[in-house]
Amino acid sequence: MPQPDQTRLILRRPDDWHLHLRDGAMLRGVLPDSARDFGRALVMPNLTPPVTTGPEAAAYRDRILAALPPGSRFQPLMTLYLTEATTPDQVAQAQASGAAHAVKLYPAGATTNSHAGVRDIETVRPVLERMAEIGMPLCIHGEVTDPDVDIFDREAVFLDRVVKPLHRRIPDLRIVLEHVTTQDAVDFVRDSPRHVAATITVHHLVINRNAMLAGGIRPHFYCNPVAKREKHRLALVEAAISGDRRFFLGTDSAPHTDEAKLSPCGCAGIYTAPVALPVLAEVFEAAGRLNRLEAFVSLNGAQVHGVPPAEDRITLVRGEPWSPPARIMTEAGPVTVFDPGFPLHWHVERPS
Ligand SMILES: NC(=O)N[C@@H](CC(=O)O)C(=O)O
Ligand SMILES: [Zn+2]
Ligand SMILES: [Zn+2]
Repeated sequence: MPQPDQTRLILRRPDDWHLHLRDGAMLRGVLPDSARDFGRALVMPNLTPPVTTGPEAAAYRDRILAALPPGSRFQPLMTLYLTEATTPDQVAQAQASGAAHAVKLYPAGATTNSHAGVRDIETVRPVLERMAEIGMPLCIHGEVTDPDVDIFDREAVFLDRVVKPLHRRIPDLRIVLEHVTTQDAVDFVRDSPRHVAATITVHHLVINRNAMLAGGIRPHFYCNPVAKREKHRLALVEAAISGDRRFFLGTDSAPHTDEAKLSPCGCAGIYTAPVALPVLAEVFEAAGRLNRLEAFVSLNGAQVHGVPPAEDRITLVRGEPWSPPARIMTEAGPVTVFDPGFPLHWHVERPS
């Protein structure tokens, strides 16, 4: 157990296993916030148009590397956006050439830029079978798009309708349920004998749906999947601090300009990159589990994704409360930073 007065925490450099970096002006604006603290990130492919092939993923990786601050050793790991036209050879070649690490399944219409995603999982079955053979992970945005299903039930229904049958049919497929938000998803991962894991975001460990809807509508807390009831948030915290190796950090840091967020039909996504690690330190400290933070942010994800943990380390320091910026300015416009609603005592020590 950590000492109650612990003020320094040395961790292997964390990885972010679910990150939106966008492209162009937005990429240039947000990339430094992730590259500062994280060693690697699994970069989401939901650009317009989406990143669907190995050559496109390699070109996107080159644009990210070109936008990095000088001297940064941040390593983007790329994903392919699965469409109903994706072929087994395409994903196998993308893996063999090192262009893509994983494939991302978006049910068509489930979230930002997902219209090119999958309508019927049967159509992509040959691709998924090949991925099982070659050990390529499938990262899943797990929500049904059926308009008859209540938005707060869409993750749990997706598990029953899609993920459980898929896991039964292709048990060797390595599945990562992205940004889980429910007790149901936590239970499913815990009860799965193998090859099923889940990322958890920073914001879903902190907010429940009241943050978004009680006392006024707060678009900066709106994301997909939407935050659920408090009992679900508690289940996520329990999973994150449990030390169970199947749960790990994917921030889903998802920048949109304030203009795009603050609209009659605002975009889903919360920008957490600049505060991710300090907020997590607060969450783990409040639970008396600072000793499990490294597993959640630096070890479990690397193991699930089959890469070695980072060699270098970062230091988190506990000190006087500090206030993160309310927003960052990018060439694409201002982007509001996630406000956890409590003071931050922890910060990442920077080389002086
Ligand atoms: N999480 C979100 O609310 N938004 C993400 C898409 C996603 O991860 O579903 C985005 O790209 O903006
Ligand atoms: Zn998603
Ligand atoms: Zn995402």
